[in-house]
Amino acid sequence: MEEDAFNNLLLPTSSDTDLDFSFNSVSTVTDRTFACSSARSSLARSSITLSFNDRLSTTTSSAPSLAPSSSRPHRSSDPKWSSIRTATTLSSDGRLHLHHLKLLRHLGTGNLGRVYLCRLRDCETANFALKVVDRDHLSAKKLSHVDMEAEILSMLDHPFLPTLYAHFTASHYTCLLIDYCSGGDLHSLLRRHPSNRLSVQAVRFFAAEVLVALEYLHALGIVYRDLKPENILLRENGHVMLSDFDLCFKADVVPTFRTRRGPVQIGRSNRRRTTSSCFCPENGRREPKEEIVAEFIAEPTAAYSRCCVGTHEYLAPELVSGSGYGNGVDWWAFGVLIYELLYGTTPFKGSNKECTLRNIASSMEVRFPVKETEEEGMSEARDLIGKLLEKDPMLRMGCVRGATDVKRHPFFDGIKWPLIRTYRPPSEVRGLMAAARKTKSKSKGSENVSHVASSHRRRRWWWKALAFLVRAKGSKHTYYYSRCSTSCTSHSNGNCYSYYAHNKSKRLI
Ligand SMILES: Nc1ncnc2c1ncn2[C@@H]1O[C@H](COP(=O)(O)OP(=O)(O)OP(=O)(O)O)[C@@H](O)[C@H]1O
Repeated sequence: MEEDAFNNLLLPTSSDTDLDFSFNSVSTVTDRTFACSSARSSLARSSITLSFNDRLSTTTSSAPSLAPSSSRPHRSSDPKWSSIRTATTLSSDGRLHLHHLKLLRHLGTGNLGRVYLCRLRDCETANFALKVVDRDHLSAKKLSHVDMEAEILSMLDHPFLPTLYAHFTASHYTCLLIDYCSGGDLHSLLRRHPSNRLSVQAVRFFAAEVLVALEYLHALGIVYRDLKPENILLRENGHVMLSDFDLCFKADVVPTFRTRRGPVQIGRSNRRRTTSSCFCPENGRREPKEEIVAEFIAEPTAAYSRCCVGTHEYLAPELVSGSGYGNGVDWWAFGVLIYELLYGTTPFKGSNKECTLRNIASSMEVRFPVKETEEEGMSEARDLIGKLLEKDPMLRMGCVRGATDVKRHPFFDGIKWPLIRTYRPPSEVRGLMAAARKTKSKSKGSENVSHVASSHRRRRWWWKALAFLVRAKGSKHTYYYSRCSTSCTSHSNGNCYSYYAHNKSKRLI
């Protein structure tokens, strides 16, 4: 039945189905076209996966076909949920299927599958992103990443993380229905800026949101492992949404409440609890200088893995050395992210990937470009980056007490954390997003002109693709291997192999 639904979706019965067939075969004849149409900049850096110890990265998922909104209290009032509920109520088996969706546009291709912009057929107002993975053409390792991503997505309920609206299988395709982000990714936004860097204010805005998202993931025991601008998508309102959870790993976390003495925070005077030793007797009034603050700490400090995954420029030294690592890799990557957003490049970037890894693993301290005039807030930013890019994870900010410590850093002074999702993105960010939208709609306009001419060609291409697929089904084995060899050279795995060879021969960079 799913197969029927899938085939119906692929048949070119209406104008919008011109795109639907692209669903097939991740890297067959269609690959080049889709690589071009990817929303991601061609300069985007790919992630590597190199397993030293797979134990922690092969959990399989048993996510339901429809993620229940009842278990997501923060998003349950989202109108998208009610349209999904309507579709499933009308469905004969109460589940969401592929035929409920109308695929509108290809958004991008990743290591595991393709992502499409789509809508529910019965409700054309809400946009979703559908990640489609062809299970038949993935290795067992990659399949475990797909399952990990589905499992992580099914756990999330946070404004800066995707909501999984449905998870279903259609034939040999696994489909994940999540929030659509129309603003592209932070890497592309950065590249659109003339100097490839953002203002301190914009960096503070993005860093604060990413920090809150990381805090939430860590509280669930999830170590993200692939933080980079490419994986920070922007929603229509300019707020962030982290994506790509296939490289995550899960660990135990024991939440604790700790108290700490600290200087009184500005703006919190009417809520403070004071210690008797810290009163100032001036003017007969007792002014507290210190307060006792209760803090919630939920950081997976016992997390441990030896699997080398991530993106070269963002790898932490303990990860590069292959000696085992934990939650600290995310705090390191957070430091690299802030550096890149402020300076337009990453701090340990070398002339090639191996040099980069060598710089990371060496004792070389982070260096900052010298500038004659500086924006306000740069010295605080540098201090924060220095503390996050501490090579020893035991001394690195965030590793022991998690986001609680990082949030208190002066770089984030003035941020009212509980109100963070109500903040408006800085005008600079809104400007860049508007410019991108303009460029997109212009190119769509020119696409429309050529649409009529190309539709005949596309239809012919569809039949060719279908014929290819039928042939491929007949000789699946050959197809699988030839596909592997192309994807290994043209995709990210080039990184993986060069690093692997190097690491194997020298053990350590
Ligand atoms: N929710 C979304 N909204 C809008 N675009 C998205 C969304 N999710 C993914 N994309 C686009 O689709 C592309 C592919 O995403 P996907 O998550 O499959 O792979 P990836 O980010 O390249 O990561 P990897 O290859 O490491 O799995 C991305 O580059 C992004 O441009």
